[in-house]
Amino acid sequence: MMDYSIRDQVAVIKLDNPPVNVLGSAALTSIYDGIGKADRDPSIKAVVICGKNGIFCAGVDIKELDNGLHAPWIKHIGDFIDNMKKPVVAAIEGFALGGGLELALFCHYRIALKTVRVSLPELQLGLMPGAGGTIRLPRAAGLNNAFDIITTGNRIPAEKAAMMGIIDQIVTGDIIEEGIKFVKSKCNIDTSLVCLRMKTVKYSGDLDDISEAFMTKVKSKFKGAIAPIVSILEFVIIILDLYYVHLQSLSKNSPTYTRAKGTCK
Ligand SMILES: CC/C=C\CC(=O)SCCNC(=O)CCNC(=O)[C@H](O)C(C)(C)COP(=O)(O)OP(=O)(O)OC[C@H]1O[C@@H](n2cnc3c(N)ncnc32)[C@H](O)[C@@H]1OP(=O)(O)O
Repeated sequence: MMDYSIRDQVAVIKLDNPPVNVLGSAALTSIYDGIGKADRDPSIKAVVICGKNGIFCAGVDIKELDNGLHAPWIKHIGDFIDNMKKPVVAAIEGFALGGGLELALFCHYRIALKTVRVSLPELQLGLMPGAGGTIRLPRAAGLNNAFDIITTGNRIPAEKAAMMGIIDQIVTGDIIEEGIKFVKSKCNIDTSLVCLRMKTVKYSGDLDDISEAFMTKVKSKFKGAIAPIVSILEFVIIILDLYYVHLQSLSKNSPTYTRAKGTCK
């Protein structure tokens, strides 16, 4: 499910679940174990996560979702990387979709080939990007871009993703070599400063206006299937509302506050 190798004091964790490196229980366990191993090894200074078969990752294994994925759930990998002092880079080729993009967003950095496409197609599948996509994407790309990506499921080309802040660097050549080179240059950086979860969300305008505008757009797009989409979006909005950061400071009469409180009963 995963190749673990060491190159020049860098651990290279290569997903190997052909044909498209989906994240089932076994793959998630091997990534979790690989990251733990790299973290514990004092000779390792940094980590590259990449994929075999010309693709980073097509997301969570949809077939396993029906039966329930077993621990460690993908989110545990994010929690672990958030606390790592060694820098971790996602070296992306092909696609990073759904849980694959969320895995990349767990990393401190993301580099990609120009041909890469990234997306969060969960909403189109009746799921929500519950493996950190709602938390980390707005922190990387800003609120408006994140809403667009989450609600449309569009595949974003690497250069556009770089302009949004999702990708840190577009590279050419061998993605693993580039990953190693990139992450070695980050070994002296305090990883807490680049951990997406620690960042605040950038947005301009009024949060309630933004939320209402997106809700209106989604309601009109998903004609006839409003209820599930709205309930997912309500939850997304609560998270994007910077629930932990801003809820206390919102006016008690604001629609955002009322919606957030109502859903948290
Ligand atoms: C809390 C929730 C957190 C996360 C949720 C998710 O991650 S949901 C999954 C989101 N990902 C997707 O929707 C991606 C779906 N896949 C694709 O769009 C294409 O497969 C892809 C990656 C662009 C590759 O296309 P290509 O044409 O090269 O291959 P093909 O579509 O024929 O796929 C090859 C086989 O892989 C199977 N497969 C693809 N993605 C998944 C997946 N996410 N889970 C399970 N299986 C997947 C596909 O069914 C093919 O299988 P086969 O038996 O050969 O027909």
